[in-house]
Amino acid sequence: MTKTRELASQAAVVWRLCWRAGRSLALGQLALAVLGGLLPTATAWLTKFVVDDLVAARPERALLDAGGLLLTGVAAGVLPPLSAYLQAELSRRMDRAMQDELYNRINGFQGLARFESPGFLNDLNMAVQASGGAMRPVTTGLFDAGRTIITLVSLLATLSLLSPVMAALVTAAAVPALFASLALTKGRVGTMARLSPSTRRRVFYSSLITDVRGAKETRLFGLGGFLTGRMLTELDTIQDGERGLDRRDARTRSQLALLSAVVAGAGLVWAVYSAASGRLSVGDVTAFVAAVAGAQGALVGLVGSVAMAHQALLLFAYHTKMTSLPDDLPSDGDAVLPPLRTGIELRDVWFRYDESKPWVLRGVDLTLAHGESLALVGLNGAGKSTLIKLLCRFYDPCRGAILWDGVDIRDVPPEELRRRMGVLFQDYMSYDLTVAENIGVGDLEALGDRQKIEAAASRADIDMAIESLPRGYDTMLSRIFADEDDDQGVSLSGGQWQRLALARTLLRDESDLLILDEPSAGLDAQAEHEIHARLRTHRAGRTSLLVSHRLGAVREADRIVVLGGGRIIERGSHDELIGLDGEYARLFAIQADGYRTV
Ligand SMILES: Nc1ncnc2c1ncn2[C@@H]1O[C@H](COP(=O)(O)OP(=O)(O)OP(=O)(O)O)[C@@H](O)[C@H]1O
Repeated sequence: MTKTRELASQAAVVWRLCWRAGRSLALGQLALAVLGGLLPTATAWLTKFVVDDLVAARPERALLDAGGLLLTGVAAGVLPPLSAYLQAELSRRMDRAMQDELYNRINGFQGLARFESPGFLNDLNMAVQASGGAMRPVTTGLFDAGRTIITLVSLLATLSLLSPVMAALVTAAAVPALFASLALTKGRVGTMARLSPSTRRRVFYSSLITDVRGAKETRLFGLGGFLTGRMLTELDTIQDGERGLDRRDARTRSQLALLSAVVAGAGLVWAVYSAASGRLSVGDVTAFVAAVAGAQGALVGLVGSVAMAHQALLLFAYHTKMTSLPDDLPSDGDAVLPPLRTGIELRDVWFRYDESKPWVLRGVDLTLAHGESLALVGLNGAGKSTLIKLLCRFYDPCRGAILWDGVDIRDVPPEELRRRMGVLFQDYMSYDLTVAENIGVGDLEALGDRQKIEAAASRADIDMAIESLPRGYDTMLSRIFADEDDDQGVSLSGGQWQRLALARTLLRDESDLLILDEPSAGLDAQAEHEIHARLRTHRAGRTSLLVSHRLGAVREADRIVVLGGGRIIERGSHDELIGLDGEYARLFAIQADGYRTV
């Protein structure tokens, strides 16, 4: 009962969405459904009248009835395509409304943890499949069901005039069909959910094979066959599940068809017997046969509609689940974060990605004073990028706090906090967009401000390279989406992409905190030197955090912090740390030696 109530409330939500998406289309569909629903009964009665008038030698009336039959025939031909068009249009609008709702909610998830959870991703995959088209059985399907009910009621009324027993039998035979169909659809959605991980993996392998980003390694290591094999294994798993469902489906449906045939056959024998004994006219027999066939067909259609609506609602439950998820990183503090005045403090910060995983940060205490340039160094996996992600509030510390001028950043809406930062990630994005857009997405308000974009490009020392591109800032940086006619799309070198990402970060020139995670990893020695000189100028007087394995680049920082084993193991200026002769001095000596021996 609770399940039924849940489904009913889901249906109400779908309907509200549908009504908002296109109320005139919905009303049009309703009108067509009523008209279409009356047609089979009108046809059955007119056929009976024609036959009876002919038998009773009333040719004029028979002709008139035949004219009526002609009209119902025309309507029967015209209504379905018109209705199909309205259905398709309504589905498109529903689809847009649902995608709008779903993707808005996803964009509202401010953290990263959900996107790293397989359970969440499986549910999301199901929610994406609950498209507007998939909801058709609930929206326009309801009209179809309404039309079928009108047909059914009128045919059953006709039938019960001729044989009440037969009307009851035909109706009763539909009950097992209804339950069997509901069980089948529940199984279908359950199987879809069970196969969701395989579906996602299949898409993943397929994209590795077809996407240009995977093409180099796939060819170099000869991975084509291997990846195709894995993709086909996932496909086999999916198809095994589908095959099982289809077999169950076929078995159940043939048993139900057999039941219908037995009922119809028995009815025919009774009608012929009754006509032979004079209790039914020839026209009655014709109407009876049409009514039995029509009622059975309508019942099958109705059961099918109910089952499909059931399936759509079970799928819609995933859409609802996603769109009604609470915020992942709630904050109930002030909506406005004032500009940084004193500094940022990490107070006894502990963090691990999951309770089952080891601690990455173990009680980090660190203050980044306003206007200070701080460098963070440490071996691979020391937790440097993790610390940056915590500063951006992609995750919250498991223990301890991060304070912005004394305000816990958990009390600040994440978007507010991020508005005050310029961050270059180690794994920055390369967008298949124009040069200007690649920089402009760093601050959407400046997307159309060419002057600001050019200034950012100049700060990242990529301006000259951009000017030599075929269309300058309007050059499409994509070989896959470039306009086929002009073929002006280009791709950049690794270092150029990195500078472009840096320009994107520096576009927010008024940001309070600049975070650069390996900003020069892909640059040549000369470019690295120049970029760091520019960044030093840009960072002067600003609060900045620089992560780099190139210790020559961090030596100018006001303070250097060495992270090891999840803790801060050394801190001080370059000279102080060299004097300390600890981990930093050891790493610096290794790098310096490397340069000397070359
Ligand atoms: N999303 C994640 N989920 C689970 N573990 C993670 C995740 N990201 C990083 N880790 C783990 O956290 C630890 C610290 O990673 P992090 O990327 O912060 O190191 P890092 O100091 O930036 O290293 P590198 O110098 O190689 O960039 C590593 O052991 C890594 O495996």
